[in-house]
Amino acid sequence: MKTLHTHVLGFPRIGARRELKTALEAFWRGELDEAALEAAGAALRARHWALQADAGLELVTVGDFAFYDQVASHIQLFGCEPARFGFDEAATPLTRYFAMARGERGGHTDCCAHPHAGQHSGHALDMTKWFDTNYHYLVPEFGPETAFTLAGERLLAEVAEAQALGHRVKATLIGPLTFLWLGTAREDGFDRLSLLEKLLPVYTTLLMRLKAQGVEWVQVDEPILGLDLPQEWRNAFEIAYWLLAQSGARIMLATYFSPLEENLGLACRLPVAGLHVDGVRAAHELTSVCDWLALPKVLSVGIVDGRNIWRTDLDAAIAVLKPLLDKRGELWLAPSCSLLHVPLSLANESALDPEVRSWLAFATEKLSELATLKAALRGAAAPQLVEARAAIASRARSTRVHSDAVAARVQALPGDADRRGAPFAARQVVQRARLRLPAFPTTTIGSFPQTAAIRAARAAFRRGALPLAQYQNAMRAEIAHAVARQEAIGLDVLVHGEAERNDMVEYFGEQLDGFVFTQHGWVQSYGSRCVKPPVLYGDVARPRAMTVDWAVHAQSLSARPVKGMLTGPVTILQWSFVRDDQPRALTALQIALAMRDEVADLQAGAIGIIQIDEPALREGLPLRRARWDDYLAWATRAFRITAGAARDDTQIHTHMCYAEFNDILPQIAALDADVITIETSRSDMALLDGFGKFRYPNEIGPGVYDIHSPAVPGTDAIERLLRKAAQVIPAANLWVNPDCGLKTRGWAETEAALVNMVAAARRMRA
Ligand SMILES: Nc1nc2c(c(=O)[nH]1)N[C@@H](CNc1ccc(C(=O)N[C@@H](CCC(=O)N[C@@H](CCC(=O)N[C@@H](CCC(=O)O)C(=O)O)C(=O)O)C(=O)O)cc1)CN2
Ligand code: MET
Ligand SMILES: [Zn+2]
Repeated sequence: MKTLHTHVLGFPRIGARRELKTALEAFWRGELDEAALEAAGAALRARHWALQADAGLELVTVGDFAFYDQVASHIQLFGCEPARFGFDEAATPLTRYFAMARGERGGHTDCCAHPHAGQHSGHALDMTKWFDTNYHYLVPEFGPETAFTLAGERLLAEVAEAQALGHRVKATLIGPLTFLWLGTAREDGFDRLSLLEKLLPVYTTLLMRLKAQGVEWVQVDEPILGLDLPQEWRNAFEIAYWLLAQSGARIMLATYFSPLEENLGLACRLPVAGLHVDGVRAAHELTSVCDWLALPKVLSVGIVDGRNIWRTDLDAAIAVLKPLLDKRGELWLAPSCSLLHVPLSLANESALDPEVRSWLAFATEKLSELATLKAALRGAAAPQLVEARAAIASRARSTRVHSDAVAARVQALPGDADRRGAPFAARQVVQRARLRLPAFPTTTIGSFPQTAAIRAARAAFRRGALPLAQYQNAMRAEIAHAVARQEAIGLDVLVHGEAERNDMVEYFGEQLDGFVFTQHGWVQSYGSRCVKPPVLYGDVARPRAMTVDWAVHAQSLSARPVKGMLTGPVTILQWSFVRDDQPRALTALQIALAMRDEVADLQAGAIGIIQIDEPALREGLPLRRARWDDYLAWATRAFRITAGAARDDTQIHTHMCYAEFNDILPQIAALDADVITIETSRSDMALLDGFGKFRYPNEIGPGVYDIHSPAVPGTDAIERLLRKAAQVIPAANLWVNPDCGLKTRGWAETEAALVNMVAAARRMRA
């Protein structure tokens, strides 16, 4: 008799109507007490476990819920809150949790997810990308003094909660090595791995407690097994898991996002009861894993894509799974990774194009796919299989996916489409003659505060309560307001402020052919902040200009140059759900061509400076270094094709707000943007050193203040950073700007900060 089980590695927690966001923000405003927030969390967990049980999952997953972030929850679970917070006895766990997440003053409401290090001892934990996703986790801080204790009872309480609801439980934990890997050393030279010895006993105690509480399996996530690991870290796995095995708990070791490659043998050898592998991104490894993973260890196959929203081709999945099942006699079926990265359900997507909708599966629909696969593999009748087959066939033969015009354009693309006319040095001369900017020109990154009034107007427009013309007038008034305030502040290069954009990526997705967008397809980005990634299903084309009217309106209001503002092809690709039926490189190229036309139209509209944001260029880097070159080649080419429509006297800016540029400086230089603005204030300009050493040839605007904090930077502090920057970058190439856009800030602090920024630039000129 063959054994088949279905499970999930994790489930979305924000709620169908973003109930968690609503509750959290009300709590932070002081309108909800702890008990009410806890009740909101419990209600969401109960609902999400019920969905799992209803889909026939024998074990529900407990431990994937978090009020802000699962890594932060582990910091509390293991009692390693950084001492710098100086928490006193009276602080409740929840108060301490949100202090770590948002800073003691609670200002972490950023757009680009970075902290305000060095400002005060209670500043929030650093936030950074979770592997190659758009989810951000809070970075644990480790030092020689770090101690671990089993401090949090929350996980054990949630287990009891699920059991009381009648569920059998699989608990989930981040593994000890991944937890240490994700952290940062408080001081240079400290080796996080040296903490393993202190950490393991706490894991063992926890595993024993979970077992005693009747938890049948514990899923322990070690996604770092898909990275290029230093040898010491690889070695540590054997010792660590040998020790954890002494707990007697049944461990399902979970890997995802990346092939195991040289760690495949190691992962299969570890003394655990089961191994989960990513059957989507590491499909080619399934046969080896099946051979290497000795029975009676359980193999869990992540056969349903947890990172994308397409229906699974169930026939293809069955063809993969059947031989594995025949060989092993037992198989667990799961999504490839936690479903945190996809929206909750299609159920409320009434406005979605019905044909495209039939091609999709969000988290809840993925649960049904698992059930159908299980039934089909057991040889039971699976009527859903028929419907699924029809949807897959409809997508495969749809004429809407392919456009001859787009294909022809890609085909006919000249080899030099990714080249500007003249080299940078020559462009710089004509741009300076045209723009006549002072030294240390001041500018901002694009967005100004997205006020409650702006969002309310857009919500009313969407509801049908505000006619299009009135909505557009309201946005034009917001733009006029932003332009007037920038002139008053004395900025040199203005922006229109992006009032009309719900999100920098969704906004373009809504206007391009080849995309559909959801009404409720929210995915958590960090804390209570969510994005609604557009769905890119077909060939991309631009039916009409998207930003020109707004930009021209803004430019008509000022004699100073107004920057046109676009999102680059790599970021649109990276922050959308994209088609899986052609290489990402080709999809990026199609987006690049559409955005290229927008560059041309802005230029024709007399916009002299155009910024093409690429904050996700770094995030898109493959997790394995061996794949970097290929990615960087097509990604940077896509950017250059977009920018390539610009004349020599049109100044192209780009913006990136995530750190660790040093690995890819040659490729950043190869973008050949005339000006790049980057986030540097948090690192006290240290990030700029790489650009200096590399002799970065073009102009640079290193961010001079952190936009994630409402704190207003002083003129002296800004001037100090500028002087520091001028030591590594030729002063003639320096711009003055904040770290990132200002959409999550309020006007009062924005205005005060920019006034000081302009003052600092004037001092530099003098
Ligand atoms: N896609 C993307 N990824 C990114 C970033 C980014 O800017 N975009 N920045 C980095 C950090 N990530 C971030 C992700 C989200 C937000 C953010 O602020 N999200 C907003 C939603 C933005 C949005 O889509 N707004 C819509 C919908 C707003 C909304 O919720 N409206 C209410 C009604 C509001 C009202 O009546 O006042 C509703 O529909 O219920 C709009 O403005 O139109 C939020 O969660 O609150 C910020 C940073 C990295 N990744
Ligand atoms: N132009 C965008 C803005 O200012 C760039 C944001 S990068 C995440 O908001
Ligand atoms: Zn940014």
